[in-house]
Amino acid sequence: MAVIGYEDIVRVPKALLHDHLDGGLRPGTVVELAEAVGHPLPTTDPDELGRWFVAAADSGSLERYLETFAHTVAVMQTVEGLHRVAAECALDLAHDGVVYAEVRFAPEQHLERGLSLDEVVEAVLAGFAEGSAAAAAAGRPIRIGTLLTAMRHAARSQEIAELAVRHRDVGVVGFDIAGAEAGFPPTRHLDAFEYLQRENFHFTIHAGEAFGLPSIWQAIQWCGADRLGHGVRIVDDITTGAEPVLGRLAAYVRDKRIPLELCPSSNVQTGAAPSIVEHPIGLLRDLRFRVTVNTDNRLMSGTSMSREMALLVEAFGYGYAELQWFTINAMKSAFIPFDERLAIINEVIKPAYAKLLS
Ligand SMILES: O=c1[nH]cnc2c1ncn2[C@H]1C[C@H](O)[C@@H](CO)O1
Ligand SMILES: [Zn+2]
Repeated sequence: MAVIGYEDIVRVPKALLHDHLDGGLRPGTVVELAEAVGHPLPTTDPDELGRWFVAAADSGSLERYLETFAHTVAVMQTVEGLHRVAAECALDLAHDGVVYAEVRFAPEQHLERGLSLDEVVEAVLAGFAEGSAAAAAAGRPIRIGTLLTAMRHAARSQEIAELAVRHRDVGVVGFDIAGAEAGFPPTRHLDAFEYLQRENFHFTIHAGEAFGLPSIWQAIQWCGADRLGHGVRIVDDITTGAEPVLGRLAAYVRDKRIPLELCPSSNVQTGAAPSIVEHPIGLLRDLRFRVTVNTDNRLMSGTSMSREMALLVEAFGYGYAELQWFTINAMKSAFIPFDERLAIINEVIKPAYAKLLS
């Protein structure tokens, strides 16, 4: 079969579960919003700024990678800023051929200019609605679900979990914790996770990125996470040799079909993986874990959903069959209701791939 080109990948429907709103701004938007609110940037040239984000995030450490968010969060403190960033996010994903996306952000980081938590969420939801409507009008329909993130070093997770549940019928489909992982185990937020379980709500946890198996174990066995944000370090529980041997935790994750939200480029930048070619996604796919492909932070990685897939096509020789498998895995693992997931799989994803695979 002919090698799949970048434009071919843009055309196929894709599903994205792990994308940060404050990690996906257009560089030009950062420049304009920063000027409007008087926030100083390393440079005001959009192309240079785009390169600055990628270079600064290319640090080999999650903590240093996260420092770059100071500039995006600073320009997302007003209703106008939040609305614009969310609308552009929907448009950019749709034009990249993403048909379903879950986009997350941490409302508690957007209160510096006096907005309330509810006002922050409402501004973002309105932005997604506007961007999605514009994308549909341009012939690029996209469905966006919002995840609310609590910062793991802070102490507002219960409040954010309640905020998420309060907006469950108007677009918020899940909850997450993010931020520096080492020293901030998921069990710090056990109350919030137990509350969400009592509410029959969905959540994922950033775990197994900058810290290893104990973090993944806590996320699943103590906190009850539906999915793992990254989870890439599950490979620490797999002994490779002629026949790979799974430890108890890795076997549990695979047996229970717990989705892994893998983010290849982000992992290389933070040092969680040495390179794309050596990224554990190759092994995890071969072992049939429920692997999904994600962007994490498009601005900090200078990437897109199509680019992440193109990198995997190049590194591992994947074809349309593998791309469809990743996409259906993601759609099966989404936090929207089952019938809606099924409709996207059967009416959008499978017909598009059927044409290419026939
Ligand atoms: O990959 C990540 N790991 C941990 N935290 C992250 C990652 N990407 C973004 N974040 C943080 C920084 C953002 O400000 C926050 C909410 O989106 O989540
Ligand atoms: Zn993330």
